[in-house]
Amino acid sequence: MLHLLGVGGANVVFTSDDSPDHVLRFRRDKQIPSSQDVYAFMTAAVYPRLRAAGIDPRSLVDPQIRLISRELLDEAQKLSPVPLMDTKEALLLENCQYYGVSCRIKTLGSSSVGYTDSGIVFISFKPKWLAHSPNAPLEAVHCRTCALNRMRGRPILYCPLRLLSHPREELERFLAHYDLPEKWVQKAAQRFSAAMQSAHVLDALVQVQTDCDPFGILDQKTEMNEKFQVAMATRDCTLYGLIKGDNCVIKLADFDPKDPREKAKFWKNTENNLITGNWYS
Ligand SMILES: O=P(O)(O)O[C@@H]1[C@@H](OP(=O)(O)O)[C@H](OP(=O)(O)O)[C@H](O)[C@H](OP(=O)(O)O)[C@H]1OP(=O)(O)O
Ligand SMILES: Nc1ncnc2c1ncn2[C@@H]1O[C@H](COP(=O)(O)OP(=O)(O)OP(=O)(O)O)[C@@H](O)[C@H]1O
Repeated sequence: MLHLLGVGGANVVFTSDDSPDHVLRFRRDKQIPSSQDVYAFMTAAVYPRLRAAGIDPRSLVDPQIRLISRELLDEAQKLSPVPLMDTKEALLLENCQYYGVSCRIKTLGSSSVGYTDSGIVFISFKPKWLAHSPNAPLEAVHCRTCALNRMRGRPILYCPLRLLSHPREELERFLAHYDLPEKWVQKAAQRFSAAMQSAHVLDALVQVQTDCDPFGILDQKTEMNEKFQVAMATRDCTLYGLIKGDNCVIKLADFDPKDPREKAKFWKNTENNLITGNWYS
């Protein structure tokens, strides 16, 4: 039996009684690329670059293509609030979330933090742009993510650049926005930052982001090729952490390719608006 876990802009995600350690991720209707394309992009374009940049491969969520029957698709469709792609394939991923019976979860924007009475802490957030935008003014004070949040009038829960330079302090600042008991904030920030650092998660992400997009969306030299798609995917992936006692398991997930033909105009407009509106200053 399936249970609805989450609905995103491009995917609908379920857990199944048969395999609680995994999630099944279906594409929403009218989504191109397919699950098979997403799988190929993750495993052939993104993962090799992150591994070459030194990431611990155990921190990358393990994807598999799962053939699905018409009955399973119908079951998923009945539970889904939005239409699903008519397909014979879905992505099977490790389940990175913890939903214990007494788990309290608070979501702010695209970040969530949960905890149980026994002190298990679950964190999910997007590391976003870990280096300055190559098109930002030289004297930029704010990073791309903070500048965008300022422009949109959204709260700044964490700064990706500070996450890279001062991970424990920035995670403490981030966790303070949630209803986590005070005594667990420091412990969770310490465990999570240690796990991120020992697996070289942020170092590898920032290296791939800068190697794959050295000039920025506004530069004539920038080509809308696979490398650029990898840069944009690694700027929008999700980092999950599950802290139990001294142990912290971290997983990076959600490396969907974005279609530059569809998104280039939006990315260019965003960058121009950030610059002309002085949001970097
Ligand atoms: O533009 P950004 O940086 O806000 O990122 C978008 C995300 O917003 P957020 O992480 O909440 O700030 C946005 O996330 P939400 O839908 O807001 O959860 C999407 O991930 C979007 O990608 P796509 O259009 O679905 O391929 C993301 O668009 P891309 O810019 O990564 O293409
Ligand atoms: N591997 C996973 N383990 C646990 N939960 C997951 C996993 N993948 C996705 N989810 C849950 O499902 C939700 C939607 O999935 P996902 O982020 O993959 O969709 P999306 O369409 O890529 O979203 P976005 O709008 O950010 O692009 C997530 O917010 C998360 O709650």
